[in-house]
Amino acid sequence: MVDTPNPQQQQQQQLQGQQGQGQGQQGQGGQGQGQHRRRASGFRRVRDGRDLRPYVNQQPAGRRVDERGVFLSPLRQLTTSILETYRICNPAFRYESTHNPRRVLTKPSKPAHNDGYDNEEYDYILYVNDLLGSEDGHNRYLILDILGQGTFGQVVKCQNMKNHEIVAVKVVKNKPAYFNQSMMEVTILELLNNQCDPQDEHHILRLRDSFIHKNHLCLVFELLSSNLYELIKQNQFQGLSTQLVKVFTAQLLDALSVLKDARLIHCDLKPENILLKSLQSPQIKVIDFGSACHERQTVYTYIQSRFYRSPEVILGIPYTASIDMWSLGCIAVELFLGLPLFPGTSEYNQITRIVEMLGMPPTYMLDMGKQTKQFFDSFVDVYGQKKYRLKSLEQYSREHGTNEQPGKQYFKATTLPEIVNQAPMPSFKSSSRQGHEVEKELNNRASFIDFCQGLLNLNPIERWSPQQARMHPFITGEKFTKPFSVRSFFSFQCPAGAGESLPKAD
Ligand SMILES: Nc1ncnc2c1ncn2[C@@H]1O[C@H](COP(=O)(O)OP(=O)(O)OP(=O)(O)O)[C@@H](O)[C@H]1O
Repeated sequence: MVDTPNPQQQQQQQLQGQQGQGQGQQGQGGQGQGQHRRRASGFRRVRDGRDLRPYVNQQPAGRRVDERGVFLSPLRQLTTSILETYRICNPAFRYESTHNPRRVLTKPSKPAHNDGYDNEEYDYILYVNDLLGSEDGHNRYLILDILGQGTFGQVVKCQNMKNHEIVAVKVVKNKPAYFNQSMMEVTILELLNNQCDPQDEHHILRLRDSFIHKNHLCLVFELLSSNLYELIKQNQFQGLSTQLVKVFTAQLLDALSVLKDARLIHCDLKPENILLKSLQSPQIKVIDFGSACHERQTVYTYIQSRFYRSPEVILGIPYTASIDMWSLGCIAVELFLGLPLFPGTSEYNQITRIVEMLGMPPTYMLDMGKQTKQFFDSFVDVYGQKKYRLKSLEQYSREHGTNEQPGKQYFKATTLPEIVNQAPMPSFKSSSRQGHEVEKELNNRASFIDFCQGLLNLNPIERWSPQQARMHPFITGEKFTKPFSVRSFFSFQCPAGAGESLPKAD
């Protein structure tokens, strides 16, 4: 019985036949039949004009020649020479970029406000190849692609028409609240860039320019690459090595030291707001200063993304720059595990997860907290002392008209040391030194646990400052021998009181 070739085989045989013919015409090529078959099934190299010269006057079926008499490659004709191809087909054809269909980047793209420039969400409707710039034409940026979307607006990849630099432009929503808050982002970034980190050494995003386009505030930033959440995701949520976690954390401590010296609080530190400078090295930058504030202007109480929200913010007590150190603790553990440490599904679930792992916050915090009563009950113990206990799921749901659920547990273990130590060990390269490598990794983990516990201290007064945390063996690379005890020391980062000149928030 003879097998009938399937359509794919038939196509391959046809290809081989054509290839054989082509090679036959070439004749002197000296390549055997085997080579023809191999080529037919794989990718072919695109030849340049010089390569084709020997075949002049041996016209392959259906091919045209250019003005030099060289047969044109169909690939070229349909890509880089597409305009020429159109002109061959239709001599009257004229190309004008203004006739290109405008590729829209904004969703939804239906005009609704601002003379049709904005959609219903007050976002500017962005099109590829349009220009962003101030009315005086001083700054002009060609829109290339969308990079991200956030609460404040859209971030687009653009080219500066003056110096050709590729940049990221945040086009802020056309709403007063977002406009004013983003003006604060400009002020804070200008202060950080110009006064605190003039040499761009401390992993803080650079603001290149700002202007208003059709009532939208536009912030021009240096272009960065993927964020750390995307990196964790690309790694299939398996977590990064202690070494890489250390490299990232050390840079974040550097950035937070600068902020602390300027008495500034980022207020939204999370993996999405930490971007790689490029995919070639583990250099990072902290972005999104849209929620940042000065320590003496902590007017907002609903701040920080939930997973990274500090206990003092949840409880509603005055906060300082140490809320960023809490977030950093959560981020460091997440980078190592690949999953968030406290993935709260609600504020109640968030504080429950924190208390279950780290215990109750100190009584003074609970006494002070404006929100304490929402989550905790107080009672007097047998010694006459006021004590607190977390409300049960049922009680909280009943009182708040919600349907609180226990929330998924991602780790079997319940304490931080157990969770870290139960994470899978990395595969070591050399089997002969395996024992040594395991011992080293266990020491790194012990050091990492001690480091994270210093950041995840429920008491913001005791929580390590960035300057203190930088002295930890996990960061300095010293061998970890005993729990780290904080030593205070001075460091110069930012001119004293630099942040004092910031305008007061409304
Ligand atoms: N400089 C940059 N280079 C490359 N991509 C960037 C840059 N800045 C921002 N992005 C992308 O745009 C997204 C949104 O930016 P950003 O966080 O500043 O906006 P936002 O509106 O303040 O967001 P959020 O909702 O977190 O407050 C980022 O997560 C990132 O993916």
